[in-house]
Amino acid sequence: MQTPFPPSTVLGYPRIGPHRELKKALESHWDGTIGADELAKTARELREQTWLRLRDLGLGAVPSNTFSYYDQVLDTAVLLGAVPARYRALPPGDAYFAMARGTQGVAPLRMTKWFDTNYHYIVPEIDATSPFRLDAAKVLDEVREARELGIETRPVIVGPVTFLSLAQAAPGGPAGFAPLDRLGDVVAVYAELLAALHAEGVSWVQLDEPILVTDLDAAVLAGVRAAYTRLGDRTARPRLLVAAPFGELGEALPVLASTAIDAVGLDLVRGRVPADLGLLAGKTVVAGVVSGRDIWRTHLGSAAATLRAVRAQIEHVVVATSCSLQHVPYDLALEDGLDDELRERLAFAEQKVAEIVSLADAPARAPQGAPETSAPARGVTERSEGAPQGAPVTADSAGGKAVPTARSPYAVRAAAQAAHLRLPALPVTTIGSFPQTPELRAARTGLVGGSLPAADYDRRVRAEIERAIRLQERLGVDVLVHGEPERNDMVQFFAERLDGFAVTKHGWVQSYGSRCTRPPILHGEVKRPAPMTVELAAYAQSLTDKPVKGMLTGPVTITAWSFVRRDVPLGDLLDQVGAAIRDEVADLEAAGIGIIQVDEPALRELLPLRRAEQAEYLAWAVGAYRVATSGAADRTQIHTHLCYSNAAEVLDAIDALDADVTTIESARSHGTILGVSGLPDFARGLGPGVYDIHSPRVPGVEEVEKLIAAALAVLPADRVWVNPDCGLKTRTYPQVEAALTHVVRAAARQRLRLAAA
Ligand code: MET
Ligand SMILES: [Zn+2]
Repeated sequence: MQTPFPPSTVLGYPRIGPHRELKKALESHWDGTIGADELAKTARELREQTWLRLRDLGLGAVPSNTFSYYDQVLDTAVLLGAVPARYRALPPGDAYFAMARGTQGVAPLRMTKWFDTNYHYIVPEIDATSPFRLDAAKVLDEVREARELGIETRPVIVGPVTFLSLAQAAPGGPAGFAPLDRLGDVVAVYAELLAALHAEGVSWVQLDEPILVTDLDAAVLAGVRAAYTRLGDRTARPRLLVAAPFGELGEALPVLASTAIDAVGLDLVRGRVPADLGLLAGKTVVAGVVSGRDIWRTHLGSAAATLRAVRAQIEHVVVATSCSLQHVPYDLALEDGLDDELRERLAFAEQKVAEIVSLADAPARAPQGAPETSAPARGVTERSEGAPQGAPVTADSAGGKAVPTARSPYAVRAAAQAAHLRLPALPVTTIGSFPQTPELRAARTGLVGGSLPAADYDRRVRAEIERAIRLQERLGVDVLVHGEPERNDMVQFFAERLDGFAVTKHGWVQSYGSRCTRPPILHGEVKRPAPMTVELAAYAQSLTDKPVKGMLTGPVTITAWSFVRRDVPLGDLLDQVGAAIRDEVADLEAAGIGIIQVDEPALRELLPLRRAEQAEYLAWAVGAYRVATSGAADRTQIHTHLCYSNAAEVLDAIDALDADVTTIESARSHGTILGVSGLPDFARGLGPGVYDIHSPRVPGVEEVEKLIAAALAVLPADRVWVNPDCGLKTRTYPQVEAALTHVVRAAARQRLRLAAA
């Protein structure tokens, strides 16, 4: 069967629902309010809506299996029968959610971020021997559902190399085993899947292989060749599209070209038109010229030029998104609060589909003699018509003048801070947020909806701050926090107060499972019109004699968790945000705040996928952090906080931030960070977390003591801080009170031991 690929497609689509219908149904199902049937009904409606909408917008090829109850990597594990034994005793639906979220009796699988996005996937666990077994029910059901609507679809599935590359070896397996060792076994199941899809009359299938845009060694490339040779050589199969979003294929392009697959999906927003594109002659190229990663309107002229450059070498070219649209919100039309000038520059998922359709129609009516331009350079200019033009902003123009980014040597600062702060050994602190109670959320909803006057809301927030301060005093915490009750979100809070950002009302993007965020839009020059956190920080400090940390989000994290303009280099954006935070640091200091924490949990997330590009990014990131913090006086203690593990990969950069104290996730990952070589050389204060705040579990005193002792075993005692892994906002007050009681007691015992030694 030689069905040509239709002229336009998207690689994937959001699935949480334009009004987060899936989120609401999932959470109602989990808390027992609705049964599995009702959840399935909502899910089916969402799928049908998506297919019909894509067809009505005129899209040529409609994808299926882009829906997920939780995560597409988890779905792939189920498809392959890669369900670890400890979940298999549960009924299938329960096993799925148990792997995703855990149950009372069994912990969930790990979760981590999908390439350089803010989407989290569930990490499959693969052992050396368990058989894989095809379970194609979900994929086939979606094909049939769409067919009932008269729509033939292209199932989208995570490819075998990416699936195994992202998996982790099951604990307790043979030394040296890596999931990729099982590529042959897994490919056999994909071959069966192709046969099943063929039998179902499916004409195209899409395998997503973003791992191909990362640096791969020769052995992995050989695996890619073997896998796709084997799948490509099958006769009874649908035609095969291998999609490689998020970067350039590089050395993987000739490998794919050498196989019998039918189509390759290229990310031509992140990457250039490959110099060796001609190797793909004879195959279809699915040209990703519309970004699936941002909310900017596509510059149709540049996209058309890129398409012409591809068409010059390839006969069959399909207009497509660079990656799945799951990373952007549904529909700009839902936003009524954006100013018109900004709105003109934006495109959400629906608008991007329309762009693709119009680009695919364009060749027929392309103006004769349109200039042939080569694809634009990368990095600085990801093509976006919406992005504003203007002179690039440098650190200099952002701050008005060049800012010094070095403080006095650490020893000088440490002495000044010790004299000023007079903290005990092993100081106990928390990461910033205290529980966001239902009452607090209700009050915020009331404020936004207009039913709660601002003055009442402010009173509510101040009462909450006082509650947190009194609790910390009573428990004996050494460095207090105000608890962040006024913050809906650690990035949106600042975006709402900085010029150059816009926030949306419905711009939800799935972060993981039922969790969504509304990334702010950084569209203009970033300026801080007024202090953002000073009033409440000063209020909190006025309630106590103990030091209260000022709490800020750092420039890298604010930028990483926003949709950012593409017309200026990332380094300049980071510096602009850094300059705004620098002003806030100065105002906090002036208000008498002696310790200021600037959080950077996203430091690793933006790390480029190719090693060659990582050093430049890290220099930008560290530079911006130092713009933000280096104006502080010697005696002001600067803290930073990182979580989401993988910190070891950027340990040198964390060191280069030059913060006086770094708190870091450790309890959740069983202290792995303490074993990282290089950690003992970390020359300043360090607080490896001793309380896993992602679990409702309250750790015992001895357990916490052991974790402190483990830190003391590798770090000098005068550098060790005692703190949870992350903020406490998802916990309840009873849990927090019990856990912090144990943390304080454990620190006290370890102090006695130190004093006696
Ligand atoms: C994801 S890091 C969170 C840091 C923030 N200060 C909090 O405590 O919630
Ligand atoms: Zn954190």
